[in-house]
Amino acid sequence: MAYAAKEIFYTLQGEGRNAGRAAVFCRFAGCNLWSGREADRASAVCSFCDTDFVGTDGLGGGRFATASDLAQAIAATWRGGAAGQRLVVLTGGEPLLQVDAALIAALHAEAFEVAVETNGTIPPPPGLDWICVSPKSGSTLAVTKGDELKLVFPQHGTNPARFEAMDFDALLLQPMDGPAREANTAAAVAYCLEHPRWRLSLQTHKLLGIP
Ligand SMILES: C[S@@+](CC[C@H](N)C(=O)[O-])C[C@H]1O[C@@H](n2cnc3c(N)ncnc32)[C@H](O)[C@@H]1O
Ligand SMILES: Nc1nc2[nH]cc(C(=O)O)c2c(=O)[nH]1
Ligand code: SF4
Ligand SMILES: [Mg+2]
Repeated sequence: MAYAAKEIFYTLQGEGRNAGRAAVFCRFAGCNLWSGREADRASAVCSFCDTDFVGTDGLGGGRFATASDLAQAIAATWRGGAAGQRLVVLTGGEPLLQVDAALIAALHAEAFEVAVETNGTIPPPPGLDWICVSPKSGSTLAVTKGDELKLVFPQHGTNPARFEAMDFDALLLQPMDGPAREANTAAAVAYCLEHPRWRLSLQTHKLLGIP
């Protein structure tokens, strides 16, 4: 199968339990919860997205005919040397519209640990090494287990408590970026203080000014 990537870049994972770790990010084009067009944002299921995932015109982006072609492009973007703990984060857009067993196998053959950032509406293929699910109000959650659940907070119509019985190793609140970022951060801090199963996830790459 062919793959469409908006961009492929090397940076530090900014969010979640792997924050601070060097990784190649592969941002797949397209999402099932928003078209990516500003004109559609207000009516989208997910309306707070901070990301441009339309097209294949970003740094390192393009169309890749085979899993091996994409894995090689990702490997060529890694700058941590041969001995490093290679990590790739598959994100988007919604990566699980495109990620399949062939791509995971090709990335493992290039010695990558394979992490995914998903909205949780599409069951993942087997073989992923790290699954981060970030549920969206108004969508149906299909993925109820994984390594971390990272809820953008607050979201109208979503009480974090509903995720506590699911099978995630870590529960994280990430303040919603946008015009109310400061108030959302204060609300997330207050929630974590009162509900210690939840930890704060800051978007540290934005604080640092790195991609
Ligand atoms: C752009 S999404 C791509 C992956 C996938 N579609 C998802 O939503 O999980 C990457 C991460 O950014 C988070 N995110 C998106 N917009 C955000 C915002 N305005 N503030 C905080 N986090 C945001 C998402 O919830 C997700 O955890
Ligand atoms: N540094 C950095 N860390 C990230 N973690 C998740 C991201 C995403 O957009 O999926 C992201 C991103 O865009 N940049
Ligand atoms: S599901 Fe993810 S990529 Fe899609 S619009 Fe929401 S935050 Fe953006
Ligand atoms: Mg991002």
